[in-house]
Amino acid sequence: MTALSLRGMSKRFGSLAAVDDVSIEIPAGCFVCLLGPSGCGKTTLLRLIAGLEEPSGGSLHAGGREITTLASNRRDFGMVFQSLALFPHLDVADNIAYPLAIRGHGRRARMDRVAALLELVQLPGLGARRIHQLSGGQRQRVAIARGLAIDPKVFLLDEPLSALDANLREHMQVELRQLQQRLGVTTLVVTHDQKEALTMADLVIVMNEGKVQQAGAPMEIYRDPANAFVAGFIGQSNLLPCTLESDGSVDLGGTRLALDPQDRVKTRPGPAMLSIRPEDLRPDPQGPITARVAFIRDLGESVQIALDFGETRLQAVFAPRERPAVAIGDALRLAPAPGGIVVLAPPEAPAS
Ligand SMILES: Nc1ncnc2c1ncn2[C@@H]1O[C@H](COP(=O)(O)OP(=O)(O)OP(=O)(O)O)[C@@H](O)[C@H]1O
Repeated sequence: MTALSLRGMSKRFGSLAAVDDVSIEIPAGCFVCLLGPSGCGKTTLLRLIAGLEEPSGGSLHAGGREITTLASNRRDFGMVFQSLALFPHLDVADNIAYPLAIRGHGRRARMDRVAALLELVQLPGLGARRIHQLSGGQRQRVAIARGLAIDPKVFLLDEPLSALDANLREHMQVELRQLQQRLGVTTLVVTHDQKEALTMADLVIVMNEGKVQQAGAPMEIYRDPANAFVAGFIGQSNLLPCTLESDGSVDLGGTRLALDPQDRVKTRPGPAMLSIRPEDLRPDPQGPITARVAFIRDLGESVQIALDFGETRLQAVFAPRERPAVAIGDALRLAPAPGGIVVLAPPEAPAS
């Protein structure tokens, strides 16, 4: 079942298309991450869904009903803002109960719901605290509880974890994901952190310059990027200009690579971009790629080796067991793992 359906949605600010003709279907119960660099239109898209921005074009449907012009407070969507927007003059319980109070729920019903929500976000007994008496992670939980207070059909969160330090952030990613799975609520989270998106989401929507570049399951996006932007933005990737020959091989500035049947070719013969992940470069004495070791980073659980290959810097990563016996300045021969190569159309030249 589709929870949300966006059809050709756009939002212009003057001459800027912040969201440009976005069409997506979001299945019910799905955890979606809107991912992209700063300014790509993630927040604007979330605000369009929330009804906090008026679209310049397109339509929005929820549960089969058109809601393009429905007022924000009548959409039954929960929202957590980047700033959290908690009220310092109210205690935790009244913060969480606020959406219920403005909808006219009685005090008894509000307090019962608050007690259940405090249990849900693992803050039992903290209802009487003021916001300034809470840690960063606890504030985050209060904001999440408030967003869930009305039992929303759709839960929208804008960079909810961005203010937290790395450890707490990872902990809260897992907690938020588990909470969402338990409730089964359709959830959209804006993030610019690709690791966060890959960890939490069922569906990742990668945006750039107001447009959806690719929408898919995290591993599909990682393994099978639709274009050079997605390959470069998601995870680490070696992106090398190349020529796709009509016989199906690839010329890398004089180095010829035969492709494996599992490799993916997404463009026509001619100038192209080859993408290969660092973990898909294997040491191989017969390998077609010869590169010079420029830097070695021993991280314990893995070894990262940067190599100079013509004008390009390649990144390779090996398990300690597979570490090639090389030192800086040595030549190392490498072969791509079967299925590790994606040949993509070259990035478009920027419009002048
Ligand atoms: N109210 C507004 N008036 C004019 N321009 C705006 C407005 N809101 C957003 N923009 C512009 O629209 C573009 C998209 O902004 P948006 O906040 O959606 O990006 P974002 O991907 O969420 O970025 P970030 O990760 O930095 O929050 C940006 O160029 C921004 O400057």
